[in-house]
Amino acid sequence: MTEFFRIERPYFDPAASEARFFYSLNDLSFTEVLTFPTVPDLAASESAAFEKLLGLTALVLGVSYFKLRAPLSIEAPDIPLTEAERAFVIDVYENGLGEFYARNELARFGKLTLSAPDDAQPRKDAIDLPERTLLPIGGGKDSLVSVDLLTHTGVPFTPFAVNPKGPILSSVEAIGTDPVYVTRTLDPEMIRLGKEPGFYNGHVPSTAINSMIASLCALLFGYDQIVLSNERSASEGNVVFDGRETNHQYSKSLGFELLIGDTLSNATGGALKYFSLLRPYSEARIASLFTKERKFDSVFSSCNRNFRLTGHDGALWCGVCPKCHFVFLIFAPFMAKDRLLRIFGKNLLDEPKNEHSFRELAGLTGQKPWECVGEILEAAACFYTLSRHADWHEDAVVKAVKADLFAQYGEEKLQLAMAECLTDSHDHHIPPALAAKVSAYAV
Ligand SMILES: CC(=O)N[C@H]1[C@@H](OP(=O)(O)OP(=O)(O)OC[C@H]2O[C@@H](n3ccc(=O)[nH]c3=O)[C@H](O)[C@@H]2O)O[C@H](CO)[C@@H](O)[C@@H]1O[C@H](C)C(=O)N[C@@H](C)C(=O)N[C@@H](CCC(=O)O)C(=O)O
Ligand SMILES: Nc1ncnc2c1ncn2[C@@H]1O[C@H](COP(=O)(O)OP(=O)(O)OP(=O)(O)O)[C@@H](O)[C@H]1O
Repeated sequence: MTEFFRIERPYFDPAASEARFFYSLNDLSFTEVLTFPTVPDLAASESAAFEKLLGLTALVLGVSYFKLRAPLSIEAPDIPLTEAERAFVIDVYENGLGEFYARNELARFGKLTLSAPDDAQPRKDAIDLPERTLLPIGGGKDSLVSVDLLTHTGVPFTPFAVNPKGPILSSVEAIGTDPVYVTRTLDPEMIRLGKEPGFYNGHVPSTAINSMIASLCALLFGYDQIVLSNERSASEGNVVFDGRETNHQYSKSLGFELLIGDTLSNATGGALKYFSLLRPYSEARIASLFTKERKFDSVFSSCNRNFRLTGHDGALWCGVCPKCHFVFLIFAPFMAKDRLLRIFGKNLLDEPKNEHSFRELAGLTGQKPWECVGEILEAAACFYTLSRHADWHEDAVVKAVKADLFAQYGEEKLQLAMAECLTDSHDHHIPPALAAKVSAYAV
């Protein structure tokens, strides 16, 4: 039997504020449900643009079910697509799942087929969206730096999150503005099968998924821009597999931002904007910007262990994962030591058992971890700064890596790398007026 994955036409019930997405994988069927806040204007879901975004959302959310077998054939018989939308969907199923293919050793690049009717009537008329900003909040440093930048440049915004928990809830409470929260219920049978023999499991492009859900909210609740908090370091990949660079954070990359930004804009006749406010910045620069505002210190966390579907165990920072180590490392050059130790509850750079993990982050061994961590050279540059810093140079891990760090990179390269980290890039798609205000504040 030739295996296939079919994405059915999704269904939105405005009275229940609920969207349902239906999938078939060979003889298996799955349903995913999104529950939105009460929709103020039921007509908002009747536009052709909403129908278009709902169809595209069905395609993007499908990756979770597709990955159980990753067949070569994807069918969407009732979801018409333009050529550009087809390219967008293939990008999500190829590059968005790049880590999944690399770790399962599945050769799928360039081999997937997407069968869907042609959309002969691409949208030309802009729909009417008020000038309002939806700001996805991940509970970590990045989106909270965006909060600070928007606040100080006088741009009001509404926090947005999918399945908020732990640090997202506490951060939004500290922001003090009413949020838009969406509940996403994955089909439990998919999660069960993902642990069974005969099925694959692995990473999915969560930012693409959350962004499509945000786009539905933009139309339902009236927002003309979705502002992401994706840093420039997110564009660096992890390993080359099957002839392509694969990237754990692919749907946070600049390339994907452009693709999804165009897709959302075209679907709404140019009404809906999508860009990342933090694209000019390295992770180190974002860490330095975070130090400006203290009110999130005790409520935020960048540790992804908080965001498992089953909830979290209450500890904001696990202290053992690569993401905790990376965030500690990039904060250290910029934040007073006692403040950083209060946030993490301990000194991760003074625990010898963490040395191997820190070496991976700085490119001194192994490969870049499959995690949301910054560039290798950025981590190395932070270590260089710490090796010359009165507060940090005696700490166990800093002392242990210093000789290898200097031998591998050389002092000049490390100095240049730090200067580069602190230089803002012009390769971004922030509207010019906002970009000017933000760069005036973020000195
Ligand atoms: C929280 C987390 O990091 N989870 C990753 C982890 O999954 P785990 O099994 O430990 O727990 P759950 O997240 O609860 O997942 C249970 C199963 O459900 C599958 N699943 C989950 C969400 C979904 O949308 N679709 C699904 O099919 C999942 O595969 C499990 O079988 O390991 C998984 C395998 O590597 C990862 O896929 C989980 O990652 C989540 C989807 C997730 O939301 N991760 C973000 C925190 C994340 O990694 N963000 C990236 C950006 C990625 C991007 O391209 O946008 C980042 O911050 O770098
Ligand atoms: N559950 C969620 N709902 C909506 N948006 C989210 C969610 N989780 C993350 N995001 C958004 O996705 C993007 C990438 O998330 P990421 O985890 O990098 O950001 P963060 O949590 O703000 O910072 P950090 O990298 O320190 O964890 C950000 O714009 C973030 O706001």
